[in-house]
Amino acid sequence: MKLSVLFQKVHMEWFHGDGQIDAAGLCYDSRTCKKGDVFFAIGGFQADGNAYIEDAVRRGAVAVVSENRNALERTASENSIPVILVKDVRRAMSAAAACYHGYPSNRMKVIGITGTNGKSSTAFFLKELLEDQGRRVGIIGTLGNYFENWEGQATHTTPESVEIHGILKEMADLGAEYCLMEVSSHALALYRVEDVSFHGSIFTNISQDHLDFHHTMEEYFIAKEKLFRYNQVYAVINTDDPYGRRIHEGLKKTSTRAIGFGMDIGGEFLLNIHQLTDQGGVFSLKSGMESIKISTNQVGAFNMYNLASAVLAGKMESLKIEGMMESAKRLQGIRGRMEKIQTAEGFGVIIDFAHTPDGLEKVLKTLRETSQGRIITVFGCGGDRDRQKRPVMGSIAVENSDFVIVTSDNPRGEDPSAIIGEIEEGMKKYMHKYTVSIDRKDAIGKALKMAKPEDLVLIAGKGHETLQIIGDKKLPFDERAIVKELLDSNETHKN
Ligand SMILES: CC(=O)N[C@H]1[C@@H](OP(=O)(O)OP(=O)(O)OC[C@H]2O[C@@H](n3ccc(=O)[nH]c3=O)[C@H](O)[C@@H]2O)O[C@H](CO)[C@@H](O)[C@@H]1O[C@H](C)C(=O)N[C@@H](C)C(=O)N[C@H](CCC(=O)O)C(=O)O
Ligand SMILES: Nc1ncnc2c1ncn2[C@@H]1O[C@H](COP(=O)(O)OP(=O)(O)OP(=O)(O)O)[C@@H](O)[C@H]1O
Ligand SMILES: N[C@H](CCC[C@H](N)C(=O)O)C(=O)O
Ligand SMILES: [Mg+2]
Repeated sequence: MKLSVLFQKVHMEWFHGDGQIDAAGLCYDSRTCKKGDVFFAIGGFQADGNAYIEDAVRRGAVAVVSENRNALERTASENSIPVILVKDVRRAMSAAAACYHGYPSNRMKVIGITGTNGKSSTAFFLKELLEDQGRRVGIIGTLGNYFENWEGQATHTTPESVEIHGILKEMADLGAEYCLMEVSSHALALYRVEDVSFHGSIFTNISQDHLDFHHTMEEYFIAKEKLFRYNQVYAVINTDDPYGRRIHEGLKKTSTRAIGFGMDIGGEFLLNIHQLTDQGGVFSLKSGMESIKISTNQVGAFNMYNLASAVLAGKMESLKIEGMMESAKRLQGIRGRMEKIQTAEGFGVIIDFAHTPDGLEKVLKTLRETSQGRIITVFGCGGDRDRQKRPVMGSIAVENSDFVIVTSDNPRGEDPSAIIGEIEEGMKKYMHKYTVSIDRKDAIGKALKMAKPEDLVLIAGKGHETLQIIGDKKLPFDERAIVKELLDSNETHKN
């Protein structure tokens, strides 16, 4: 595609070179640049992409886009290739990516799902509801990018714009009618989805997370709210959440149809949760004379919210209510979300991705309300992520469990024992109720050893993940395999 076409919708501050040159692709990391690519030099948080222009050109980049005039002047004089000066390189990259791939989001219905917790769960529930009624659905999210038998590699919950439009094109070419896209606050703040045209969106909730990136809850909210400012047909919103109410209110001034739901009146649908057990739950959604009653095999009040929003989005997509009622009873659920392993010894093991204070609290309360035995929790917090949530999660864990084993999650570049120290800050009043075991496998082993019939061992934080990131190493770590290995080795209940 010619540069003049690729950048037709981008406001260029300065363009130097031949606009007729063909771009064979787009790249923003010099290390992956190929012959014929346009290189976008991003001034990042860790490094400055402008320092890698030479590397990109050496690998075959035919044009460079940047916010840095000096870097571009140097490039133009040394390499005589086209250079493009823009105000915001991420925005320019997003616009070029959509153009390069032929605006694939216009070829299907993209439904964006945002919120601190419940995005993946809601996406998978909605996928099942749609697919059971014959719709062809792709997913972009934390667990990967999928469409039927096609699977794309995922590094982020919401990929960079260049990848997003590539994935959407792939899905559209294969016949996808829908893409359910988890939209993280990072993606919204960093313009990853700026040129996606959304058909609808879902808001799950906002609670404390990512304060390393957004600094304040208000900044975090403003990033999330951006999804609802895009032009779209409808937005399903949990109006029990105060941030959800603000989004709902804001939509009144737009043409987007707001579908609020919650136990508090204020939205369009009144949610009632009638039953919650360890096998599932029953809830209803009422609006005027209309009433939808759903029984599901999914566990926990929080999952009733996730499923309620999926059902309301399904309704907006004209799915048959009876069909959704049937689907809800036998949802496959998602890997690593309240995933239960019942042991021969009579206790249960729950693997769950709770990695925020709210997620952990909701899961622990659900387990408490639906079980009789003790709850033994194994958890840690990820490194190079929000530090403020660590003591909060520590106190939630210890207050809602009978015993806690604090361990490592993905320490990444941080010292694991320092992370644990910060978690313990919130546990001081309960020294008798917890211990520390830095090695996660050892911690799981200790918990399994302690468990008696009827007890539950909650292993929280890593859910579906199959790797543990320690330093710059990614080591195999599949919790279900580890639990099985420990139980099979009989190490846990020898005496
Ligand atoms: C905070 C954040 O989102 N950072 C993203 C950002 O990184 P950055 O700006 O710091 O990049 P940098 O390392 O400073 O480098 C600047 C530029 O130089 C380039 N470079 C660098 C080295 C080199 O040799 N050559 C080169 O060209 C880099 O590719 C980059 O474009 O831009 C990068 C390129 O697009 C992203 O990979 C990176 O994601 C990092 C790895 C990350 O961990 N992000 C997480 C926090 C994230 O986005 N999470 C959300 C989910 C959160 C949730 O809801 O739970 C997600 O959507 O996944
Ligand atoms: N509606 C909810 N409210 C609070 N906690 C929830 C909710 N839904 C799920 N959780 C908890 O959060 C965990 C993660 O759920 P899920 O993967 O659906 O969230 P997510 O928003 O996709 O997370 P991520 O930001 O990591 O992609 C679950 O394992 C559960 O512990
Ligand atoms: N999407 C979340 C996932 C956290 C998962 C947890 N296991 C961790 O590594 O902190 C994040 O990137 O913050
Ligand atoms: Mg997710």
